[in-house]
Amino acid sequence: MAADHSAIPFTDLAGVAELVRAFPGPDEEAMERARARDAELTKPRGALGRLEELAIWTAAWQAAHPPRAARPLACVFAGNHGIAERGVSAYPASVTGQMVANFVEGGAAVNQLCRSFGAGLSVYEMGLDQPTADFTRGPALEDAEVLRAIAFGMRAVEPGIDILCLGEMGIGNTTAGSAIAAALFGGMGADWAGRGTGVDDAGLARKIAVIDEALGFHGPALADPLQVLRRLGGHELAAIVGAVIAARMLRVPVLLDGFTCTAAAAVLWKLDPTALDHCRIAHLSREPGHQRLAAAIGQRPLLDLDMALGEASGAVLASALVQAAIATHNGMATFAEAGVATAAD
Ligand SMILES: O=C(O)c1ccc[n+]([C@@H]2O[C@H](COP(=O)([O-])O)[C@@H](O)[C@H]2O)c1
Ligand SMILES: Cc1cc2nc[nH]c2cc1C
Repeated sequence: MAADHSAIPFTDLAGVAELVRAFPGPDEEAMERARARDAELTKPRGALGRLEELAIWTAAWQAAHPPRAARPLACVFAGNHGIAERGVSAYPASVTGQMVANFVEGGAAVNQLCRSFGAGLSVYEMGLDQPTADFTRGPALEDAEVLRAIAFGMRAVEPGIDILCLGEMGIGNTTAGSAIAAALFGGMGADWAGRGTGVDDAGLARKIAVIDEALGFHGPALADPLQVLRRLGGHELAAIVGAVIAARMLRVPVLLDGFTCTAAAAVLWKLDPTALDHCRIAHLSREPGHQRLAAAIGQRPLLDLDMALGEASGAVLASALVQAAIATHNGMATFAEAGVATAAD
């Protein structure tokens, strides 16, 4: 586990909201220097497409030029969900702990991707024997639990890393993610639920019913985004929120993994629509609600590979794109250096 390097600057959920509203913006000077260099590099204007934007974005949120990508870190938070008992997943809740063991042994997809792209991997098991409460009958988490999980996620962000890749593991958490998305952006279970780990039609119908039940039960309390996180979320989803917060404060750009991870982070967007400007959605999940969720927070995912795995796999893949963006930005010759003629205009 990462050292406790920082005091946690809140004591209640109102304090979390205050922290988010006081987030630092992008570093204008680093962003300008990156834009200026990008315009000088030996390529037709804009020819590196979204890689150019990624390099400029990285500089802006690292508050540094040249931007760096040598030290990506993936953090995977794992938690269990009471609603898993309602038949909303294709797998039993015991798989959460079994997959954590697989991450630790190095046998999961994310381990191979981290090895391929030189990313570190930290896996955090968040009280797997204490699942959240069934959110159709009460809040998933108590106040103290959600605060503890947010603080836990904040501490996971090691200062000095260049890119943070966030992911989760938690059987049942696409139902939680769909419920969060519906509470934040409107609609019902049928608008947001997908097959997750592969439920059949009956399982999908159960997911939709569970989400609709929860929306009815919690009602107007869901007007507060942090109550959405507490009432419908989970330990690992609150930790993701904490990690996004700490990354902003430590000036570390973030790659959000798929649907569930984006749903957790969207809580912050709902508090302040600039709160996720230091984050990019790494890939468009096969989960059908992800497209709608990405559009709701004004983002276009970097990759679209029909993946639906979670565990930060898409985020680590996208970290390779950031590395490519920064290698070209930092390493290419300018027109002047290479003696290449510039455009005629
Ligand atoms: O985030 C996604 O896009 C995503 C889509 C489908 C499945 N998952 C992963 O599968 C688990 C949740 O699926 P489920 O069916 O149990 O709700 C959890 O461990 C997630 O990491 C994740
Ligand atoms: C096997 C398995 C691996 C996962 N990795 C992330 N979520 C997962 C869910 C399942 C079921």
